[in-house]
Amino acid sequence: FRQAARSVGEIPGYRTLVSRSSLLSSFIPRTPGLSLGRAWSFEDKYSRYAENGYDILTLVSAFPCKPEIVLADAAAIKEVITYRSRFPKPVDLYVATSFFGYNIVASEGEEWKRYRKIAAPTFTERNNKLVWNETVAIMNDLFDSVWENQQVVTVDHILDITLPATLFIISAAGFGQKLTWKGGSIVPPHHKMTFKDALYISTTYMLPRLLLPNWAMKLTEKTRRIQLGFTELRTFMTEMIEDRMKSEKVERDDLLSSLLDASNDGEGLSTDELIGNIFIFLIAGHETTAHTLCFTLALLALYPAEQEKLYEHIKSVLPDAYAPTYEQVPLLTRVMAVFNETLRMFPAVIIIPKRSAEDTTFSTMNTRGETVVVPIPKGTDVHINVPGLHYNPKYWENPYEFKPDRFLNDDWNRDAFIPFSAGPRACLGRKFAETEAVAFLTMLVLRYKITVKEEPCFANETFEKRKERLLKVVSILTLTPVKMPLTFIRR
Ligand code: HEM
Repeated sequence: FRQAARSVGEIPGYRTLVSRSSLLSSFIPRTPGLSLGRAWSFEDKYSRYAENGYDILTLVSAFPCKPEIVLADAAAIKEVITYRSRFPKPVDLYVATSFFGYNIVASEGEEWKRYRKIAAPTFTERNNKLVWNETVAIMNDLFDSVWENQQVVTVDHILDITLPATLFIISAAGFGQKLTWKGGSIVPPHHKMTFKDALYISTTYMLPRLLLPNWAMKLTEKTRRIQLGFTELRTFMTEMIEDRMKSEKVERDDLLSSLLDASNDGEGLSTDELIGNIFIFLIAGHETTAHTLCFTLALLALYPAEQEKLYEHIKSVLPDAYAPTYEQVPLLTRVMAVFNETLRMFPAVIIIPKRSAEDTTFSTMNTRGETVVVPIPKGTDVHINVPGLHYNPKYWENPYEFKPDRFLNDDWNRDAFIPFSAGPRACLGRKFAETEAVAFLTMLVLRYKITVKEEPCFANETFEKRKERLLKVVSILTLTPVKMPLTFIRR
């Protein structure tokens, strides 16, 4: 253990019995000296760095005994993110995501290059426009058929709206399958469930499906239905691919069609690889966006003055407010600023793991202004601590304050904002997510005033307590809101 700490220069940080990367740590709540728990980097944000006086800290654990590095230093992070071959992705941590087939997220080296070359061009301007149009349609369908244009609508957990909404969006813009809030209940011939249910089950129960062995999936009614959902989704995807391959070529802008086209030109992807990659778009793009939208709405409810500024801004830039178009996105600067500020404060992915492929060093400055050199032995896991960076006061003034205005000027530090990672392995769906978020928020804020649900049991709650309650998180696959009860009042 001491040797492990010495190998990374005795730089201070976290010391625990159980490593954060071991499966065991997922089940042990945060206990000093024993385990960090799952959301430690979000819980601590920059505080440990401030206490220790370094922007690079170490994690040393006894089981397994290995040192790790956690970075909140923008220059060191830029180096790690830019030089992919020096700091590759530890793909062993992602094997579970290959459940549906080999894919871009779980690969490295030549295999990743091949996937990226085929997948990157599928995120086109035309696809973004489709994302916009589908989001507008899905929001109108929500207002008309679910909320029935009522004056007051209360939702006990706003995730119950954002999760289906983002699922419908990825279904339409990803697979070309349009879903509506109330429709989609007919099971097609030769299937045992609807596409909507298969999609819902596969995205909701991803974690138990990955953790439980096949025999355990057969034990209860519920796990059998989960397994069926995954099998059905695979069958639906295979059918979609076969249909498109057989039928006459039609101009389509969804990701699956572009992936098929790109795959047909040159070095193609096998059906398994096609399914693996389209499934990973679904997983990577659905929950991350849904959770970020929850945090955005909760912050707007907690900060009514910011919400009013946003409402006035949207009204002022959209002459025909009720039918915003994709071409108007560049005008909606404050909507984007609110979304960015939410991503800074509540990044969906809190740790981006990398591994050093060589013996190297990082230089950083401690609080006394001295340069400190941190040795990094080959094979050490080097993690990018996203909340650590996003709350680092060297880059963000009053980082704990919700201030969307900081993203309206052009002077914010791009290297200190990495919710979508950056460099060669940056998120492929960034524009997709930004487009859907701007459309979702614009539509909602224009029609409804967002407030926190008033409940008698919380009548005497202080603002700080209310904020703490509403913004409570757990870390599952991504940073997840626990319960956000909101009331929407028609404007
Ligand atoms: C707010 C929403 C989103 C956030 C915060 C986000 C964040 C990220 C981050 C941090 C990574 C790097 C992960 C790593 O290196 O381990 C990533 C990768 C990726 N994301 Fe996103 N993402 C979002 C939405 C989307 C959407 C909508 C899609 C697709 C429709 C998508 C597709 C991908 C893909 C394919 C990669 C892998 C890129 C590669 O390894 O080359 N993401 N995302």
